[in-house]
Amino acid sequence: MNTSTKDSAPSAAPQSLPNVTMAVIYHSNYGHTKRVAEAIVQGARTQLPADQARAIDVHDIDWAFVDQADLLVFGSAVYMGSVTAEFKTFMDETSKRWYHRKWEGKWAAAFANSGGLSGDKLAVLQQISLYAMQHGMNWIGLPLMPTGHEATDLNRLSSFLGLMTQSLDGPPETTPGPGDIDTAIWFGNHLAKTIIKHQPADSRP
Ligand SMILES: Cc1cc2nc3c(=O)[nH]c(=O)nc-3n(C[C@H](O)[C@H](O)[C@H](O)COP(=O)(O)O)c2cc1C
Repeated sequence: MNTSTKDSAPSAAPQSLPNVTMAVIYHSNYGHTKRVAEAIVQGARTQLPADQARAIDVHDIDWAFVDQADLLVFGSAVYMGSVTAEFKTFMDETSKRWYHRKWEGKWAAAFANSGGLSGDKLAVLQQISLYAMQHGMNWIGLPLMPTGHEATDLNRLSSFLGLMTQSLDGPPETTPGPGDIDTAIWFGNHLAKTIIKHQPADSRP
């Protein structure tokens, strides 16, 4: 083993990194909800190493990563005032985990993207929060006062249960707009800071 100061100094840094992980599980048909999921991860990665905050498509779930994660963030496009059928299939696939209380005590949060300004996104956040409560999880909301209601404003849709974003008919690179994406980044940063703050003492670095 090389014990020189020069070589050992960098390896000391990871020791002080937070020992918590989060998965952002989403369903997106056309990429807009995926864009929001990635912005949440971007915000989380200002607090956590990249491999400790990941966006996960419902069609390609890494169950091992999800089961060990401290926080699960659930996000869906809104279809007819509900999560999409694909997201509901994911929810139903977790019924054995619900029965065995596998996720009890984990943190949970949610986001919803849709075309309408309201679009009944609240119904989706409520649906997901009830799902998280069924699992015995602990909810984290979006404690961010709106800066206004223009396209560049933070939390412009004034949602506190979770994150709401709105996409128009356009490429995911341009819609949801800058305020919604910045709010998603803020949310990811806030979520990561929350789970770091409440990290169990026995897993602290
Ligand atoms: C079948 C269907 C139902 C929809 N229902 C709603 C709705 O209830 N409210 C709304 O605002 N938008 C609704 N939309 C628009 C979608 O929410 C929007 O296209 C979606 O969020 C885009 O996200 P994605 O690119 O991640 O798929 C609906 C779209 C489809 C195809």
